Amino acid sequence: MVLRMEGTNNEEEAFLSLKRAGFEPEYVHINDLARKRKFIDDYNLMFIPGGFSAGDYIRAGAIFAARLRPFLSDINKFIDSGRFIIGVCNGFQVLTELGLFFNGDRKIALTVNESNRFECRFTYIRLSTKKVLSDLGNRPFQVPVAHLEGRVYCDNKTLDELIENDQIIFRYVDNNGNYSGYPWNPNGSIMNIAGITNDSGNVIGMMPHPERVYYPYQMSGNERNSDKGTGEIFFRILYNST
Ligand SMILES: NC(=O)CC[C@H](N)C(=O)O
Repeated sequence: MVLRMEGTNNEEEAFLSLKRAGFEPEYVHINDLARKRKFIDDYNLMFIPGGFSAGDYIRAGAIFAARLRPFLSDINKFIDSGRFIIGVCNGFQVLTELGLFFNGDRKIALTVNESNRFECRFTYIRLSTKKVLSDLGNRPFQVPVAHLEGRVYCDNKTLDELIENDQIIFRYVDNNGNYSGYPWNPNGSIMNIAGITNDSGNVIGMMPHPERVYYPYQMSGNERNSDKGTGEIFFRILYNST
């Protein structure tokens, strides 16, 4: 399912990417859940797309998360059964607000970019975990970001925990694959973190948007001549993991 509410704006790219990779996606509006027209348990994967849900009021993702909180036990059941929840950008913010990376504990924050600007451009990321999506290998992938509140922030104890449990899924790199500062790290995230998982690896949150680069012609520079877009590679590997 691709979960929507007022202000999500990346659902169509997400829907089409999932479909092209082999999934049979369906849109589910938060009101479908609230009015018991659709049920979380009926789906195999939950994708929370990017956007400006509830206009980013309070904090990006905070209101979407509050609307999801009544379904927390269904969501936890979903996670415990090993099914994937993917949150991209605003979706990552929602998962963070719900504390789903730490069994309900909100140990990290996604705060305003260090540049104090909305960063909307291409970045490069590299897989950092061995837990999940290992077929991506070690190379840098070009993928766009578009956010104001994408800077992963946490205390040292939490950072140690993330490292120890191998929960850092993606880190920003430069185009040669080296960890570098701004502008390669677009938001000033601690340790160049672009995405994290829960301990089991089936809750994935990431700021960059693979669904916006399914095809090479959606990429930038030489990458337009690639065989496949970052999105196709990402979503096919995700499909094979389910
Ligand atoms: N592309 C997005 O999902 C943007 C997320 C959020 N609205 C932000 O600016 O931080």
